[in-house]
Amino acid sequence: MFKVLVSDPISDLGIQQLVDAADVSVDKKPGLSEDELVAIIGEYDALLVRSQTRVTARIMDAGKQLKVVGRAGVGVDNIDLEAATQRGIIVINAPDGNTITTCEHTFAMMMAVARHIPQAYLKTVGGEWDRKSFLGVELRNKTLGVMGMGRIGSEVAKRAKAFGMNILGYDPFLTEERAAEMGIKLASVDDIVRNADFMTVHTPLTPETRHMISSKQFEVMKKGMRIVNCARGGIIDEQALVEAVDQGIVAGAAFDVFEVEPPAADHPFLTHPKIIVTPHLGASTVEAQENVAIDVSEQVLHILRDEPFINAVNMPPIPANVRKILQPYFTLGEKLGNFVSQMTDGAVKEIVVSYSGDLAEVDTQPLTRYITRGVLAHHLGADQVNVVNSMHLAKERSVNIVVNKTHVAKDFTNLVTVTLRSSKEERTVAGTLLTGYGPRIVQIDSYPVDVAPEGNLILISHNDKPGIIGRVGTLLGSNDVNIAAMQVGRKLVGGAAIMVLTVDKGAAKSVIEEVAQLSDLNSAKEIHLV
Ligand SMILES: NC(=O)C1=CN([C@@H]2O[C@H](COP(=O)(O)OP(=O)(O)OC[C@H]3O[C@@H](n4cnc5c(N)ncnc54)[C@H](O)[C@@H]3O)[C@@H](O)[C@H]2O)C=CC1
Ligand SMILES: O=C(O)CCC(=O)C(=O)O
Repeated sequence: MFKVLVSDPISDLGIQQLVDAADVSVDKKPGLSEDELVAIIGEYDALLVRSQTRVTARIMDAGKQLKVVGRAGVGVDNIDLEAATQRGIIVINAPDGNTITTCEHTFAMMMAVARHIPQAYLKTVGGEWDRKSFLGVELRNKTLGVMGMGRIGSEVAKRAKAFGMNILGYDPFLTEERAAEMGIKLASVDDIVRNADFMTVHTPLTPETRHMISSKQFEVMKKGMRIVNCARGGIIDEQALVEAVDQGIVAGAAFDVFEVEPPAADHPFLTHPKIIVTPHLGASTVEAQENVAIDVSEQVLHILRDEPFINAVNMPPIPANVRKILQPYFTLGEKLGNFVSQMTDGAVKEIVVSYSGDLAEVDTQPLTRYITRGVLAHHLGADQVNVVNSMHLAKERSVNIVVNKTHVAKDFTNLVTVTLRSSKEERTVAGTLLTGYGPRIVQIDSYPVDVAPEGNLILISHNDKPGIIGRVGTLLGSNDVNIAAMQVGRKLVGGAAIMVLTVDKGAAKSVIEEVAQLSDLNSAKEIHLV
């Protein structure tokens, strides 16, 4: 039974599929402190959060069973991604579910700041009928600058056109062509700052976007600009903004987000007559909360059940067409990595992976992650390495990963070859998927073989001499080790050869040592593949 902890208020309807799952039990405990979470997280396989819970390295350290942190929303700045990746914890988000809702909130804020709605409301309910103080401006024919033309920024631009606005868009990934298709103008930050009447930011908060609008930009800003931030506190320098409003550079600002949330009681935004605020409500609609909770619950279920998943933040996404080609090779790749790792003596220095055949056509990085996982799991423990942290752990240990590709796979449609270079030796294993047989190891070092990569195997290197197979069989039999299958590979009659035995149960270490002592045997190793 998988245990899921929901530590923020998340839509009940959205997490219903987790509650209904027979193999999952869900505990809802919103509002726990870091200490309280540390005390209980050890028993959970998954943690579901919105934006209140700060998922720290300390919490993840205590989460010995934690496989996944699901964020019901877009921004994952409340989760220590580096710590999650190091610990192999998958972090997923729900990037699409609240796009429209946040875009609509941006418009609510833009119109509220253009027409002084909150200020006028306060006076009216306070008994004052003030029709002179709140002269607003139209959106029509105004220039809107959109910083960050991703999901939300693009939707904002689309709707702004319906208001008759001219749109300047800036995004490192926005091309002239795409901008033209969207009916907007590609601009720089400087263009927007100098020319826009309204500006709205829709980027993540990164070292690059932190204070991307600060004193330097306010100095050259078009006078009378109105600014909206429904993305992340800190993209616009709060202190510099207050000064710009006071100097009359900025006519008004609408902020849904703060550098520190909740803001301190004496935060200047809270009392400024020209700055309106909401308490991070961008995603707070019934629809968005259901959408993000449904999306994230579905992915958490997939991860817990070891099924394919999407939206992992600390792992590059695999496009569906690539996944379709690669997925059948994931198990093979991991087993090849694990097999060669068990074969090889010495400290691993380099993993060389060669993809031949059709596999060479696609981005094979996800498969390389599985192979690396297989290699490292032998040394670091299967529970310590997964496809999220395998490359990271290899890098941390200065293990070089080299990938080669060739379209020719000789006798196979596809061939995956993994070579390990260690401080002592270089060993190779290659495998493929055989129709009707599944994953097969077809080469060990330079010997052709045909071995199913599963269970208990004994890998023997010997001289090709009569009687050797019998001697090995007799010795194993007398120690109650039953041979289920056997493969012999040699290049020259009477030359060096290898033998791969599949045995029903693992042999004692002493038995393997005895086998290795037989005459004409060079080495014997037990390999265990799960
Ligand atoms: N207020 C709220 O409740 C909500 C806030 N958000 C926040 O809104 C922001 C945008 O969300 P989405 O549109 O879904 O994300 P997205 O990932 O689709 O778009 C972000 C865009 O910002 C661009 N970008 C990155 N660095 C940039 C830079 N230096 N200059 C200009 N553009 C840059 C990226 O290329 C990307 O296109 C995020 O910070 C997210 O956390 C999202 C939902 C709700
Ligand atoms: O969960 C929330 O309400 C915050 C939404 C948000 O900021 C996001 O999805 O990035």
